[in-house]
Amino acid sequence: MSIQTDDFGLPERTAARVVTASAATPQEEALERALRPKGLAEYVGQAKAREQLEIFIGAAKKRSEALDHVLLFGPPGLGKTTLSHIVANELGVNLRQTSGPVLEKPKDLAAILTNLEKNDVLFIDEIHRLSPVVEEILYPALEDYQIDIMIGEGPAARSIKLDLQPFTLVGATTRAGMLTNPLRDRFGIVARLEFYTPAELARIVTRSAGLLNAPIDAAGAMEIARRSRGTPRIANRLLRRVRDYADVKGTGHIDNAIADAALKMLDVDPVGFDVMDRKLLEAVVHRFDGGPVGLDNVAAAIGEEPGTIEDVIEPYLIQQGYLQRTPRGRVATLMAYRHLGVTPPQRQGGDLFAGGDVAP
Ligand SMILES: Nc1ncnc2c1ncn2[C@@H]1O[C@H](COP(=O)(O)OP(=O)(O)OP(=O)(O)O)[C@@H](O)[C@H]1O
Ligand SMILES: [Mg+2]
Repeated sequence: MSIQTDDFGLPERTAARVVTASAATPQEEALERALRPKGLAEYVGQAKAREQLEIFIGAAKKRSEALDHVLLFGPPGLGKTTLSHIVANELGVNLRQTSGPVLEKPKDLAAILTNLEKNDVLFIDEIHRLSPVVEEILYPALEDYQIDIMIGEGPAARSIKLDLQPFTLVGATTRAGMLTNPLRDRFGIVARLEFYTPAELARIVTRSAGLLNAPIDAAGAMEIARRSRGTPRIANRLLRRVRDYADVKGTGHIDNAIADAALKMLDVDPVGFDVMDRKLLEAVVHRFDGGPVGLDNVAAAIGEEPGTIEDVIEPYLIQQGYLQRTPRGRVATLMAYRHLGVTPPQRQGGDLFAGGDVAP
């Protein structure tokens, strides 16, 4: 947990951000596990990814073969880990779970690979963070279910080939752009997870509320959904906070008024932006005259890691049309000015809002 101070001198506890999409604590991870859907039928939204997987999983099962390797990518909290568990469940096989940074040495990965049973799923989270030497031994494993390992040392050292059971690698990453080409090419199924619509998130909130025994009506679920940045993890987190609020300030029943009051208290604004979102937009608008401004400059201005801005904060702002990513840097759109209640500057030679798809 880091405490950072921005240029305005305001302390900002980034890790405490209510709508940050990353899983914050081990307790939260345990809560998440309890709310995780177990089968494809329960997995809300992501129609494209779900349909692809349904077909390929069905085919693999019919032939008793390993499913093709699957790459899942998209911003944090959209359901990559959840989907990897579902894939193993639907296939009726074991899931081995690890992550890029944990696999330090080739032998770490070799130990896992040689222990896989026929058609098992190996889930590697943050696969863009695999070290090159580890990635190297993954290639033949993915292609031919074989690995090369070194036996002995010095002049007597020799490499031997080991056969593996057929298996499926499910790789997850928030940054598909950071995968090497040879690795990316080895995934037969590539699914990009998208932000969820409010209607989809409302279904997730209603289901979670049921599991948590929290009474909620449709309007209450929709209010939480609309303010969850398109992200199930945030929706579930806000639901828990709203439930606390309803228990203490109300009768426990979550309706629109209780949800709205609780979210206001949590500083989640009507479109779901929190302090960090607003800081980013304010910096682009006020300090850089709406942009274009380079990522590193905005990052320095708001005291945030460029990687966090790129992976966590800005994807939703871009998807919603508040920010544009241009070759010359980030540009605030008219929607951003309106949201902040700031009068937009006059168009200068059509340059500032040259994005085309920006609302007039
Ligand atoms: N499609 C979905 N339907 C219902 N609940 C979902 C769905 N996707 C995600 N969730 C819920 O959101 C939570 C977060 O999802 P998950 O951990 O799979 O995200 P992730 O993409 O792996 O995030 P990260 O990039 O941080 O690893 C899960 O605990 C689950 O309860
Ligand atoms: Mg995950």
